Amino acid sequence: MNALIVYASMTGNTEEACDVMMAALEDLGVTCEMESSLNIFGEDFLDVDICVLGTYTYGAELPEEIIDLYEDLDSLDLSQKVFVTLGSGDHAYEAFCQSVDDCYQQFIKAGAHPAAPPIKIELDCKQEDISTIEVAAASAVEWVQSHSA
Ligand SMILES: Cc1cc2nc3c(=O)[nH]c(=O)nc-3n(C[C@H](O)[C@H](O)[C@H](O)COP(=O)(O)O)c2cc1C
Repeated sequence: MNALIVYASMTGNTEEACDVMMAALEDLGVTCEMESSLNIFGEDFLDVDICVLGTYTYGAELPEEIIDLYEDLDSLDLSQKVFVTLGSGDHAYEAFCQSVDDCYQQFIKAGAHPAAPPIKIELDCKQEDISTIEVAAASAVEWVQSHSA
């Protein structure tokens, strides 16, 4: 079983959350690759069982680093895939972690199955965020196990 973990992170909080996700998946025996969104095309998700996309939020628009990837998903059929979206934000802003929600909806449109609701983290990862990520990782693995031939 394998996973691709893609992240866009300006100050490191989302990247840290993705590191936590990678560790959780690896503990469950999943082979993981983690990459900046700038090095990935949407098609790369076709090669894996579990798709993870982490993004920060700066305002209502998606971060520029994930727009191409986001648009790639428009033309993909990810109906055999399970996914998680996660990211860091700040409740001081109006649209808390909106980009995490936007990416979640984009995976849904591509037909992918959510392992968990969008994971929204207030700034840096706390213990409860780590637990949420671990639960999502376990749920993704269970989905793949129950859908493999
Ligand atoms: C200019 C600016 C705009 C921001 N806008 C939002 C926002 O609309 N919603 C939100 O939840 N957080 C917002 N934030 C907070 C960041 O998402 C937060 O600092 C987050 O931890 C950054 O993640 P990163 O460390 O992965 O880059 C904003 C931060 C800055 C500096």
